[in-house]
Amino acid sequence: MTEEKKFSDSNRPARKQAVPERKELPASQRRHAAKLTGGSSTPTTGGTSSERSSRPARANNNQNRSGQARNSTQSRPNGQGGNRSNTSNGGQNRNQRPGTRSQTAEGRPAVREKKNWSTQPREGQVDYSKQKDNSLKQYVNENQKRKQAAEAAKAPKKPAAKPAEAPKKPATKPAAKTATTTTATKSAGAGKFGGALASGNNSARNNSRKRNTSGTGQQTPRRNDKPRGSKKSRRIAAKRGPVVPPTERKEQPLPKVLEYRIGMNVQDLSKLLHRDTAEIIKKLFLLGIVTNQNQSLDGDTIEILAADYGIDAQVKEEEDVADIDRFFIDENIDEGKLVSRPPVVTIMGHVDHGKTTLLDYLRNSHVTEGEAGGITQHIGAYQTQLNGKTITFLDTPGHAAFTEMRARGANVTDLTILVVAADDGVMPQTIEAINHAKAAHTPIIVAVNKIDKPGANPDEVMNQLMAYDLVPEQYGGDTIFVKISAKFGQNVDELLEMILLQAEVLELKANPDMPARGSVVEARLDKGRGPVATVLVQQGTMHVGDPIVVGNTYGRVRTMTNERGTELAEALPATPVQITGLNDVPQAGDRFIIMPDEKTARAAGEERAKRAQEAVRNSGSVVTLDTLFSTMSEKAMKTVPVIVKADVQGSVEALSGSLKKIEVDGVRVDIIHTAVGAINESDVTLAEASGAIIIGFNVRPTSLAKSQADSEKVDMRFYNVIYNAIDDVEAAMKGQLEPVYEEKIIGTVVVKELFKFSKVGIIAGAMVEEGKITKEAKVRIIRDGVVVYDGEVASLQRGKDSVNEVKMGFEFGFTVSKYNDIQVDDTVEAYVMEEVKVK
Ligand SMILES: Nc1nc2c(ncn2[C@@H]2O[C@H](COP(=O)(O)OP(=O)(O)OP(=O)(O)O)[C@@H](O)[C@H]2O)c(=O)[nH]1
Repeated sequence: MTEEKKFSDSNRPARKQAVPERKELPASQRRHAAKLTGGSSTPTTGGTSSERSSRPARANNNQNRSGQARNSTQSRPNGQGGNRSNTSNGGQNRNQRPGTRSQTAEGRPAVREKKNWSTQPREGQVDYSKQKDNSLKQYVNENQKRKQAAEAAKAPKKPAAKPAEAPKKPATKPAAKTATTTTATKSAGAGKFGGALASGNNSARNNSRKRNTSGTGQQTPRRNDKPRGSKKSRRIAAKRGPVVPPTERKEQPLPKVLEYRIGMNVQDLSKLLHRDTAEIIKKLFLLGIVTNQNQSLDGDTIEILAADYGIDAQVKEEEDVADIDRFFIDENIDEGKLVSRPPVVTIMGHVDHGKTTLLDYLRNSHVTEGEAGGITQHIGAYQTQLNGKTITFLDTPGHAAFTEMRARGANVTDLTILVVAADDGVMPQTIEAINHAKAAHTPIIVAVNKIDKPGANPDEVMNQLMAYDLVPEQYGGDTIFVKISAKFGQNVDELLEMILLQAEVLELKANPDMPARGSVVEARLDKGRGPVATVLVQQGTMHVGDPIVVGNTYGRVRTMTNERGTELAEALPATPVQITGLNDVPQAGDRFIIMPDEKTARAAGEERAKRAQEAVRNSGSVVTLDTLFSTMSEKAMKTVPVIVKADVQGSVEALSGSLKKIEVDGVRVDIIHTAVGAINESDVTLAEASGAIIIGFNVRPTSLAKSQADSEKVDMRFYNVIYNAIDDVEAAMKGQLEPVYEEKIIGTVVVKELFKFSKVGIIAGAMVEEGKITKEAKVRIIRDGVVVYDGEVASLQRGKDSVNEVKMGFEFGFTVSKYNDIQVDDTVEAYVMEEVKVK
């Protein structure tokens, strides 16, 4: 106690001195601490922080651990944390981390001791401890100032890199060196917090990265540096090569005007607007239009979108490649390049009035020099010469069945020669020819033929024709009449002269300096040469090799010949030529045009074929869901759809014309498609879609078409005599008529008594007075001579048995469907409806 009292006095040793003793560590910990500090295991007991920092063991430690000095406070004037720049340069050897361990060894909390460790500023650093305001803020300001000073020192060196007189290299190198030094200093820990703050090097990740790039620049293999992923994925990655970062899409400005086509989709618009499809879809969604990137948009939607983007929208006018008719408008022809061309003449007239005789005479007597003696071919047109001038004749057939083709021929002609036999006069087809010529606004020259014949009366012909506004010049009119004998060539030259004279009056001109265009005169399928067409060039010049669109087909002009088989390289306006190289057989009267390239020709031809097919399908004659209702509702009119295929165009026209004339009790033939050539799959498909019969004249189906027709049950008929075809179709039409039913009374029954049943109602007990009654029969209930009900038998029974038939003289019971008011003494007429054959 005494001792205690002693110590409690002022003599008592200071508490401070007593602390180390209280905190003295066990021996094992002391040894460990000594190991950490690398010095003596003697416990440090007190002493100032400056003394401790100058301790040899600690000094050595700091030197060896260059940069591990989290605890080294040398560069920490304020004693707030370690010099992280050092940390950044060294590894993290746990065993050598002095922080807590050394503190433990000293028995003092580390933070308190560290405060006093590094108060000594480094070389070149400001000793903030001696400054009035040693706050962090001040440090930052100071540091910034120093940075600025360093940059300012660097700045003047830059111009030195390009002195006019100094060599470039030496001037540049020092500058570069300075820059490197600055960077190195920074990363090495310049500044109060070293480079650690600047480089963000206060994370374990960055530390490890730094370690890997130690002085040598070599990567030190470490546990975590193992290649990632499976072997396979690494192999794939190696093959794929370095990952190329996706190129950023450059934001392009919106167009000033959005030129669009109706039916464009979001994808198309995104290209025009330089915007993502997702953005456009979102925009449309916000505008209340739900769409996807492939859905076609209408004009309004596109305009709304454009308005939302703040730009104008305009429908793009695109030329219709399939529309070849626009090339036939006279406005498209350069008038400055027009030159005279030969007249195109059509010879028309009644049967046997001498058209062919006249044409034959012209063909054989007026041929071009050099071609005389050549074998003439029928190509539907030819040219003849008179006094060096050329006349083109269209050799169109004159039979009534060819009316349509003749009408088309008249449209391409400049002049019509109306042949009228002087011994026969004006006949029906003479009048028809006049009407066609007038409809085509074609001048008529009348050739009164067969004047050599004994009974010929040309004046009578002239008189007759005046009734049709064909008034001879000698009677004050303006129609040229030439009296000829085609058989003997009498006045034929005079006729030709008149033609040339009339052509001069008409001032027929064309531009040969443009791609050719014209019309088909005749076409057929040649076994060896494929589709062959005689075309008349109306404008421009046609060359061999030209890409061509004809009607609904296309091709390239492979060969070009005239009526004498002479191969031509080019054909000028008003020249008829036979061409090959088409993909399909066109129709007489189809227009053709030469295209700039085969691709365009193909596109136009295919599009035209597609549209033609669609037109056929959409036409009222084809039975579709749309037309079915109207056809059914219009029961009075029925049609028999027919497809006509023949070997030559002439047969097609003849057969079609004859079939159209058939009419059986309101049923008529509807020709939905005609073409030259074998029956193909397309014909069968069309027949199946429209329920048509296919009539092949001198043609057969292809093997594929035949098997398709068999499986689709399409009716195909083949003929080589036109009349047989017509008879068969007529018979088929009679079979197609709505069957006619006639009422036939099969028996008479008288009701004798009634039996009432709650479940079945009234059952009439009756007797068959005449004939019979059957379960399928219809019944007419007659009361006092008046029909009170007409219906069907519901049940028929004898006794309790249900029967199908009850004959005369038998009693039976029966009920009438939907009728419960039958009465005793009612007479019941039993009858059936029987089909009657059309005669
Ligand atoms: N005497 C005489 N007979 C002629 C003359 N022209 C034609 N014929 C005869 O008349 C008949 C019919 O002549 P075509 O030339 O075949 O008559 P078409 O108008 O061509 O007849 P289709 O081709 O059937 O329309 C033939 O026998 C010819 O020989 C003529 O000027 N004088």
